[in-house]
Amino acid sequence: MASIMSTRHALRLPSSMRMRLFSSSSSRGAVVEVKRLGVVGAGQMGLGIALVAAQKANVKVTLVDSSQKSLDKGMAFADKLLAKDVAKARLTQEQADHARALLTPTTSLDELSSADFVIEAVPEIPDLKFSIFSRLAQICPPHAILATNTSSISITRIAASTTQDPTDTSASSRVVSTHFMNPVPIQKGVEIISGLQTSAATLEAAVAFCRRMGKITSVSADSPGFLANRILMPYINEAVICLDTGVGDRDSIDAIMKNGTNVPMGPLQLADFIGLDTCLAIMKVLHTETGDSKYRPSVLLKNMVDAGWLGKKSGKGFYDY
Ligand SMILES: NC(=O)c1ccc[n+]([C@@H]2O[C@H](COP(=O)([O-])OP(=O)(O)OC[C@H]3O[C@@H](n4cnc5c(N)ncnc54)[C@H](O)[C@@H]3O)[C@@H](O)[C@H]2O)c1
Repeated sequence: MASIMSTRHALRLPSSMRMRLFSSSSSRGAVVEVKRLGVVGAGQMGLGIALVAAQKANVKVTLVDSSQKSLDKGMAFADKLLAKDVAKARLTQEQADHARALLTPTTSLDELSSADFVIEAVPEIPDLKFSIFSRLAQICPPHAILATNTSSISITRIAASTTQDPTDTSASSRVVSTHFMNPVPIQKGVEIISGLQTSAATLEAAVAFCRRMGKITSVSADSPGFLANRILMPYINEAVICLDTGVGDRDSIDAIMKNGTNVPMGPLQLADFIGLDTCLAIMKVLHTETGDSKYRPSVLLKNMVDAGWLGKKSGKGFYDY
């Protein structure tokens, strides 16, 4: 289990040194052996995380969602992805059946009482995440690592929500971020972020488990947007401002960035794919937390979210689906 000593040790170091220390792969303390994974939220990220964990890390996965409809949709999507892998000879039917059998969907968070590692992937709403982590701290075993897939919310704040007593770090030292990239079965990168309370052993366990899932880990600091979204979201937001102010039309914006920077899709298509509500939520966090006007969300982005045009998941965004 995470030790308070290791948390304090990490805290005394300047952040640049902490990053270097945490980037090393030396072993410090026992790393939690993950036999049972819990995933909270069966949307596009949670489902992908659950499926890759079953396939690559060969762990039992309890997939929790408050909506039975989302669970049914997620499991149907998992079946579709596995069938596609079998059709393309990336998996045998036996391997696909084995991975599918490792997934157990449920609407009850209490089913995570024997999870060794939990990854939360519910919508980017701070109070929702805080209430889930408060419950996870009560429900999960005292050794369980409690990870969030948040795109932008402070890991320190999420960790703080696990306790009423900030001096008791028994749960908060086990909170960390495993920020998977979308789509999880395809993108190799995962950003690992520690909060102020996160122990070195927790960080190490998170890195080890993500590697077991076949991912390549990067470590970043608990700063608004971390690394990936600090760089990506202002780029997407600027593309929406360019559209809104007539600097270019949708197809010109996407074509020049796609063909000029050798990325698989332009920023507007990528925004649709991520979800415009998620993009807006991240821009709001960057803007509020830094107080820097360069992060102001585009008016058009706000209007599209107000209209319910959230991108691919709602059937309409910058493109129609
Ligand atoms: N979409 C992306 O490209 C992307 C990339 C990286 C990180 N993220 C982050 O991952 C998280 C999830 O994003 P997503 O795109 O998968 O969202 P999503 O809307 O596709 O899925 C969220 C799921 O959470 C479920 N949910 C809501 N409240 C719940 C509760 N109380 N308990 C259990 N389940 C609940 C919903 O029913 C839904 O199925 C967010 O924090 C987001 O910022 C998203």
